[in-house]
Amino acid sequence: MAVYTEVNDEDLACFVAEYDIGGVLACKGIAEGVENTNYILRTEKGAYILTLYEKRVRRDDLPFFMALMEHLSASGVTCPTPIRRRNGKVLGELAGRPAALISFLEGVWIKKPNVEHCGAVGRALAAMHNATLGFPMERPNALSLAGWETLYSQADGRADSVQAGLDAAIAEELAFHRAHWPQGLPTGVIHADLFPDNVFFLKGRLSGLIDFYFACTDILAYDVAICLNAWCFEPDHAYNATKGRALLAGYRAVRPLSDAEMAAMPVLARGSALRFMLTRLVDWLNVPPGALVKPKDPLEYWKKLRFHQRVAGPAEYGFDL
Ligand SMILES: Nc1ncnc2c1ncn2[C@@H]1O[C@H](COP(=O)(O)OP(=O)(O)OP(=O)(O)O)[C@@H](O)[C@H]1O
Ligand SMILES: N[C@@H](CCO)C(=O)O
Repeated sequence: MAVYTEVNDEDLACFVAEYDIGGVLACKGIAEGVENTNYILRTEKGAYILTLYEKRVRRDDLPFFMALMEHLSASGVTCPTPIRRRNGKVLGELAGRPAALISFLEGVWIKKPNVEHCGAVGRALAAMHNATLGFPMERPNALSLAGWETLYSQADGRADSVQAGLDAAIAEELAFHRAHWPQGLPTGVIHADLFPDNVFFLKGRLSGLIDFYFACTDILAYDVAICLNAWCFEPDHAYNATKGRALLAGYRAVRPLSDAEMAAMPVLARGSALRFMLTRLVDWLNVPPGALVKPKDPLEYWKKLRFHQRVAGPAEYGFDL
């Protein structure tokens, strides 16, 4: 459970008084997520998500995330939108952390996505990319190539304690990406973490996207590769080509992918697998004492990476070329 920071009743009441949302009825920690502290807050006027931003979110980046959610909501993408305080601002401070209230989105995330879910997420991702074209702000991706090197150094030579030989294998993989990371592909604002737990469905239909706290400016097709990894592998780590085809077809029905973007998919998928393997590895090696959080398995992403290493071209993903 991701509750890194506890909030006492008095501080909460003061925080909520800054908004025009009535008094607090209930506030409960949310047993999901690994990045930030989240509570579901019920007040006399409705339900909200109260988020306290933890270590990996830089304070300077928060205005970007808030403005992005507002822009997407206004452009017809169903996603949470920040609630404004009486002073017109969206960010405050609670228990020593930057904190915000965002609107509550109905729906549940799907633990075992099927082919239809993959198609729906492809369409929603492309719609999000199209909607961000007019968004004026930029945020470089702190978790691209240079960021992977930093993460690797944070693992501090301890990757071998997770799997023998992993340290050297990661170093080789980083060298591969330094030499082969694609240049010149279309860029824009990407979600960068559109995993099943960040996509809600209601009555069988996709009802919204959440968790924009990794959103950044990067290669649009990289976001597709992130989804390919997150949605199209089975629990036994086998790639499911039918799901991959559905995800790609859904995406391309809304935003076409060029030949260059398609050709880059294996290296983008490989890079995406490395990125999530590394953040998981660092978390795995550094669980904060007393935190109610279950770290995610870095080796799941290492296995996906190994799959992409063997892929010669996009046809091997089962895509319709
Ligand atoms: N706007 C929202 N409406 C409804 N529920 C939400 C909303 N935002 C977050 N949640 C709930 O809180 C959980 C955690 O939120 P979120 O994914 O943003 O946290 P996180 O710590 O950033 O997680 P992650 O590990 O995915 O980065 C979600 O799975 C969902 O149950
Ligand atoms: N979606 C990420 C966690 C949040 O960054 C993962 O599964 O590793």
